[in-house]
Amino acid sequence: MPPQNSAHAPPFRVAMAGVVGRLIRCWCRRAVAGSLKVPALQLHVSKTAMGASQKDFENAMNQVKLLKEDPGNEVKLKLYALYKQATEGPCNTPKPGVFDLINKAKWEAWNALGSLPKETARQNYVDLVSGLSSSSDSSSQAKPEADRKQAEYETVVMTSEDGITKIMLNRPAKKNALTEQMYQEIMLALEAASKDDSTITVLTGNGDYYSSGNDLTNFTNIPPEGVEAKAKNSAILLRNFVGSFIDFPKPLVAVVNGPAVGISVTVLGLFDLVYATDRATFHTPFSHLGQTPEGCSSYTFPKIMGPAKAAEMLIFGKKLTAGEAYAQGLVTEVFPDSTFQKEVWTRLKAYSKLPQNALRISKQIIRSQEKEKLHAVNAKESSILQERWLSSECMNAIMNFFSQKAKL
Ligand SMILES: CCCC/C=C/CC(=O)SCCNC(=O)CCNC(=O)[C@H](O)C(C)(C)COP(=O)(O)OP(=O)(O)OC[C@H]1O[C@@H](n2cnc3c(N)ncnc32)[C@H](O)[C@@H]1OP(=O)(O)O
Repeated sequence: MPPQNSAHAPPFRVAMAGVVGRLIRCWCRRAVAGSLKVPALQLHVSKTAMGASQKDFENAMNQVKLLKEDPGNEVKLKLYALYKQATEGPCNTPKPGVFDLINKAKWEAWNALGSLPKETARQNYVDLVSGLSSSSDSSSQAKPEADRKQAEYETVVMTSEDGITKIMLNRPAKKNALTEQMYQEIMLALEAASKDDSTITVLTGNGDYYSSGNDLTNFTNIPPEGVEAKAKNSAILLRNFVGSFIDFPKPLVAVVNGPAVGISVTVLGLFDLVYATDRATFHTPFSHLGQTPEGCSSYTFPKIMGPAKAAEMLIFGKKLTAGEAYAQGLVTEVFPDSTFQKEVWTRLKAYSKLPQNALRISKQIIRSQEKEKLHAVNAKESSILQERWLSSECMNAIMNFFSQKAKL
């Protein structure tokens, strides 16, 4: 790599890379395959097979034109090089000048094949196209797989469209209160979303609430091993749940479609964007429940909104309006409820078209600055809560919630 002495060198390189990319895209449209669309692929190019006929080669050239997704510049250059090698043999033209970017890139790809025999180049071209076609097919078959996975979730709905995977909490009659099953399913859904080919992952709620937080019946369902075991298992669940937000590798967006309570508020500090309807409220009534902050909020909230405002929320349980949450930095943007869904999804669809790897890597750079710290905070908060759940303050608060309901 050339030395980067000039302060302008990196932007220049970025700009030049953009120019090269545009030129190669343009060239590929004209010279190779029309409009190519294939995601990042693992290519297995045979170096030994020699059996491709001229007919196979021509079929492969036609197949390239039918690919559904863009294979990327690197693959397009490889296709070009193999085509030239298969039809003309080793590179036999002078190297283009340094400013002739597109022809230089093509020449280098072709020249890199050295003395590869024409027959091998032809076979490798056929193999490469066949790999692209099967990957393209399998990516277009992703939907049935997603549907199969969906059948495994009972409390969330997971869908993928337009580069966005949406995980929707789906207990509207219970205000999307989070049962133990739901924590598990959200973690599974996040895991699946982290590996799928979407660019952005969204968490939202079905119905009038985003989520009313931890389902308080989680604490009433005591196993035969006793309350200590229950508290211990709940702390492990909590730690794992929050951990999956800390470690989530792609841009994560909360579409807060209504009021949010407890843990559904605290983990917002771990999202990359938080869009809220103006109907949303943000409430962490931990002290009222004899509990303490979780979701890394004891660390993220003072950082986001300053210690005074964080204390008002986390210690004294002040409920924020969407406007207040925006003013305090917890929410990225507030939208009128009447246009919320339309505006948010339009915005997200545009964002999902940005270069996927750049988004993911940028998120990871930001997160890496404090990942260890977040995990340490999560562990501490979970362990403190394990104790709190055994306290009479907490037990009384939960009994009050259910006895008030019973009186109604
Ligand atoms: C692994 C463990 C991690 C633990 C960490 C998390 C900490 C927290 O999340 S603390 C926050 C806990 N949440 C709450 O305290 C909220 C409790 N719920 C309410 O205060 C009200 O239900 C709410 C203000 C959200 C909505 O009030 P309403 O509009 O009046 O609706 P209803 O109360 O009639 O609710 C409808 C239906 O849903 C049930 N519901 C709602 N939220 C919860 C909940 N969090 N837990 C259990 N059940 C909940 C409510 O009881 C009603 O049920 P039915 O009466 O059977 O219809």
